[in-house]
Amino acid sequence: MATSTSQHALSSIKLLSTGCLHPDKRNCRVLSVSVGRRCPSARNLGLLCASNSQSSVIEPVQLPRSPKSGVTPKKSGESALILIRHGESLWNEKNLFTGCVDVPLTPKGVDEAIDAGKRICNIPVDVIYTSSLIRAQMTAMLAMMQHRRKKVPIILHNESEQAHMWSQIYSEETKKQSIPVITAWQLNERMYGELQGLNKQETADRFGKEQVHEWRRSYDIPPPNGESLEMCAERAVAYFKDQIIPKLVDGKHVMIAAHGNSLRSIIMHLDKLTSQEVISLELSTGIPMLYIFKEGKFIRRGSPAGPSEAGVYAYTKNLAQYRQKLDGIVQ
Ligand SMILES: O=C(O)[C@H](O)COP(=O)(O)O
Repeated sequence: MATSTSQHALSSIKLLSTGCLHPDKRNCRVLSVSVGRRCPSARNLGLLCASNSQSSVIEPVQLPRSPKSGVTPKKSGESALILIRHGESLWNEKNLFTGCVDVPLTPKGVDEAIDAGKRICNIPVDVIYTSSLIRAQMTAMLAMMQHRRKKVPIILHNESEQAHMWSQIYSEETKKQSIPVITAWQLNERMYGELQGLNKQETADRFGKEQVHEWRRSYDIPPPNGESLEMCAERAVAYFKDQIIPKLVDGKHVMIAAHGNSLRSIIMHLDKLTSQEVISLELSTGIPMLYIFKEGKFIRRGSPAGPSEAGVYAYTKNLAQYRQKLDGIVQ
């Protein structure tokens, strides 16, 4: 029995709206698409100020060719890709450059991760990728605690043969109730070099606001002995293409819990942003973003508003049906 929300969702599928533009940001694409509803304030959801087309559908990605037959694998139906920047960390709170220093979340960051989980609790997740840093891993685990499917996220340990052997699960049924969590240093925050540990405001006072903004947001200018966004993209986007896209092609639904800049590099790739456009891309802590991967294309669907809203579920029949199934399973 379809619930009212998913009925709304299903009925709204035909009313697909394209990206709504925030009235006072004419040339900006909003990281959100509303379904015949008041467009959520763009300010809350992050903006891409881009002069190019407003379509939320981007060019198909190059599907990986299978090395053996050389044939491009069959395109799957449709997969969900959720990106979440970690919740506020202790050094975000202190306004310190963090980079690859491994600091935990603040209590507020824990709440943000839980809220993010509530916003994606009806969206399918088959596999989770996160970085090797605890703030991203905490965010992934806390978010999945809110998921209505109640599968158990389990970090896979492959750092050694023994770690792999000793963390085996010997029950197919238990495995079915688990979600693999893969940690990858390639998804770590950009390495901020000699800025790590420095206060951002004091650094701006010392080197000038423009210089610090250039280090923080430009594409190819690295901080002293650190990584530029371009260098971060070389590992993060390569990992996304090599390891994550094949999962999406196989129809797996993926969540990536990572960092401001490693995710900026991935979104730059997904949205084909120029090195100029990416300067204005800002990601808030703990705000989930949804893409739909379909027929080799990534379609940006913005930020799920929450379990009570049809929102993104209205954008694909599969998401609406998954939600109906959950409504049937979970009272
Ligand atoms: O590494 C850090 O300091 C933050 O996580 C991101 O910093 P930024 O917003 O200055 O890139």
